Amino acid sequence: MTSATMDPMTQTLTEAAPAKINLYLHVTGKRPDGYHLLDSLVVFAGAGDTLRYEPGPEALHLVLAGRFGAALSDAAGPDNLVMKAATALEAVCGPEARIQGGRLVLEKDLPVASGIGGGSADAAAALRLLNRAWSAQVGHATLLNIAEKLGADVPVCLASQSARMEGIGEVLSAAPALPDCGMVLVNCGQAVSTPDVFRKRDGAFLPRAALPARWPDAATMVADLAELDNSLEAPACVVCPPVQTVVSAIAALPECLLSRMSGSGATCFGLFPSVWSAQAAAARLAQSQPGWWVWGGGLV
Ligand SMILES: C[C@](O)(CO)[C@H](O)COP(=O)(O)OP(=O)(O)OC[C@H]1O[C@@H](n2ccc(N)nc2=O)[C@H](O)[C@@H]1O
Ligand SMILES: Nc1ncnc2c1ncn2[C@@H]1O[C@H](COP(=O)(O)OP(=O)(O)OP(=O)(O)O)[C@@H](O)[C@H]1O
Repeated sequence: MTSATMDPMTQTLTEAAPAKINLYLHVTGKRPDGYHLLDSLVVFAGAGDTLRYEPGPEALHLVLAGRFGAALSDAAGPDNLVMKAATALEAVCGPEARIQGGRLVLEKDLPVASGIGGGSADAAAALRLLNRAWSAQVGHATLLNIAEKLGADVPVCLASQSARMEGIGEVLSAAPALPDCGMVLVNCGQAVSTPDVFRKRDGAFLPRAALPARWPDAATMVADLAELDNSLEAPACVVCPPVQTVVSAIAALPECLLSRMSGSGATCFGLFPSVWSAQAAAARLAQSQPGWWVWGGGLV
């Protein structure tokens, strides 16, 4: 390969934007500004969107593609989290950065407004991608600072590695070492608004969970997770009743170890003893529920 094709200013660059899954999510309190304090174990699945950058002379713009691109077709403008991330990054770049225009192509393969942080993952992917493409060399702390302002889920999506998430999403620490396991993701097709679900939540706050440093196997992890909860699952069922049907359908699949909703919904996940058993279960469910979005595979 010649040095010209290696130049990030001319090269097409691609970044994965993996789905974020909350294995448990405890709302532990509420801040005076209305934001909720959380304790959550976040992992990333093999499912995700893909962001591609094709540098060019035209002003930077976004093109939407993929299965769910049409669901966002009104949102390819400056309000899209990808473009917000690009604008915020440009604002902090030093004079040595080589800011360039061109096309960002978002392959939107995750359902929109679905509790698996698609928009947050896209924003984080845009920060990583353009920081590289523009040779901006903005440090991790500055990227994190931008991420926090873009949304509560964007900081954890920046590294896209499993993490414990606290505060309103900005306090990140190491997750327990995870065992090999498989995951199924299922969405019934109804978009769910995160603020609506937080607003519907009532009842007691849940405590911060006690987690081990590692889980030796999937059965041990599931035994611990079964003692924990997603505080937003009950309010999400009010906003979107099919969530309960989806959780039950996943739980009924062969070898399913645990079934629960992710984030503010409506996507639900199942944990399985292996990637293979998750893929087999997903294929079975996709056949019986052709209207649902179903994915099976492993964690990142
Ligand atoms: C539910 C989670 O997905 C769990 O990972 C996140 O906390 C939500 O992250 P997000 O979608 O990036 O959320 P944001 O876009 O920052 O906030 C959307 C809205 O959700 C509510 N919100 C969000 C995060 C939080 N810790 N407390 C809240 O009350 C607020 O009403 C806020 O206006
Ligand atoms: N690139 C994007 N992808 C998805 N949604 C976006 C994007 N940019 C802006 N949005 C808007 O953000 C809102 C939330 O979308 P997203 O898919 O991130 O929700 P979510 O999966 O519920 O996220 P979370 O789990 O972080 O609450 C949508 O209503 C959508 O219109």
